[in-house]
Amino acid sequence: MGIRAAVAGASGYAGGELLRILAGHPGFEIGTLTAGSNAGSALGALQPHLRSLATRVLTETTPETLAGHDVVFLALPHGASGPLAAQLGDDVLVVDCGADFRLRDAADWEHFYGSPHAGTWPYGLPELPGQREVLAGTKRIAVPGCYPTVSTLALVPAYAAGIAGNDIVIVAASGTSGAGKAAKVSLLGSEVMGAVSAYGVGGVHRHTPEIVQNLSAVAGEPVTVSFTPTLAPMSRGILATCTVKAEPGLTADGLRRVYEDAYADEPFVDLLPEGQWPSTAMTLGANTALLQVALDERAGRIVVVAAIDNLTKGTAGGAIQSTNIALGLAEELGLSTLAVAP
Ligand SMILES: NC(=O)C1=CN([C@@H]2O[C@H](COP(=O)(O)OP(=O)(O)OC[C@H]3O[C@@H](n4cnc5c(N)ncnc54)[C@H](OP(=O)(O)O)[C@@H]3O)[C@@H](O)[C@H]2O)C=CC1
Ligand SMILES: CC(=O)N[C@@H](CCC(=O)OP(=O)(O)O)C(=O)O
Repeated sequence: MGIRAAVAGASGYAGGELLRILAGHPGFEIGTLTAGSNAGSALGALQPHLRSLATRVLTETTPETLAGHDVVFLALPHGASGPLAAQLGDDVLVVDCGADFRLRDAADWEHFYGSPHAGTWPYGLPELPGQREVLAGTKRIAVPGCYPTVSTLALVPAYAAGIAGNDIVIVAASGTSGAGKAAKVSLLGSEVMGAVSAYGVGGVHRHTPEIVQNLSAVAGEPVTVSFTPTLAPMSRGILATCTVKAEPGLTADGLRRVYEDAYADEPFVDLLPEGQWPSTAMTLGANTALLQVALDERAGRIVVVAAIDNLTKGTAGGAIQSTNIALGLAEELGLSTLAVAP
């Protein structure tokens, strides 16, 4: 028998992607699936692409319905995981795709999320220095946000190698699935199609403190981040353009070597060959972050362009990668690096 996994929020985008991956993962047996207002519906009515699970019926999201599993994945709105996780046993691996347990600083949490801080769990980004050791055997995982995943992977090597100064600027375009399934006028097809629009401008997006937290830890001192998200007319994917002041004396060859060395052995981060630039289409449905680097010599800035699928490496794939590590399975088990194209 496999490792028994429940998915809370199975009717949503993150829950659907968790199930798509879990259904093809040799280690797992899929147990209870839950939802909110859609409890009682068949999964096939809400996630018609998940054919093999179409007749499964969604139950209510309670500690009782989620009991009796080895792993519980939470793909619920922010704020819902904290109270629920407190009622799940310490012997169960709880993997939260929401934000509740990502931040270490309670003041940052309260400022950006406007509610009391639930706590801090081991952060599910295995590529961070020392993080695989933190995740091995853990019973709690906070899955990173999608923008922090791509931005952190883009800039960690530069800080780890001491070639980056402060003054980080990140502008990232996301597909609309990043906003979840909730109906909002700004997400109507007629609003989104044919336009790219900025939102959360001016340092107010809640992923800013998470990116600062990750990069400051690697830099060994506080870094400043100006982060601007934009919405692009596509369903999935994030393309992040990340720039930062280069330390004096850095050369283009030296920059490339830093990134080649940093990611040579990472199964899910690829530095593309010179001259090839990442696009979201190149990694759709794959658990891979694609990177390219350049040195803008006139501006004295390092430029890193990075692409992920927000639902795969940016949520569900990343969650299962960290879960594999926590359970002592091979890190790559059940995770594909093959994208869907065109
Ligand atoms: N989309 C993305 O790219 C990413 C999402 N995440 C995180 O994953 C989580 C889920 O996001 P996403 O899938 O996009 O959101 P969706 O809106 O698509 O799905 C939300 C899910 O939560 C359920 N739900 C809503 N309210 C309640 C409630 N009060 N009690 C129980 N269940 C409830 C919904 O059920 P019902 O259908 O019945 O309403 C649905 O299954 C969020 O915390 C998000 O931040 C993280 C990284 C990226
Ligand atoms: C396009 C879009 O709206 N994206 C979402 C980010 C989704 C995500 O990864 O973040 P959380 O897990 O923190 O919700 C946003 O900007 O709020």
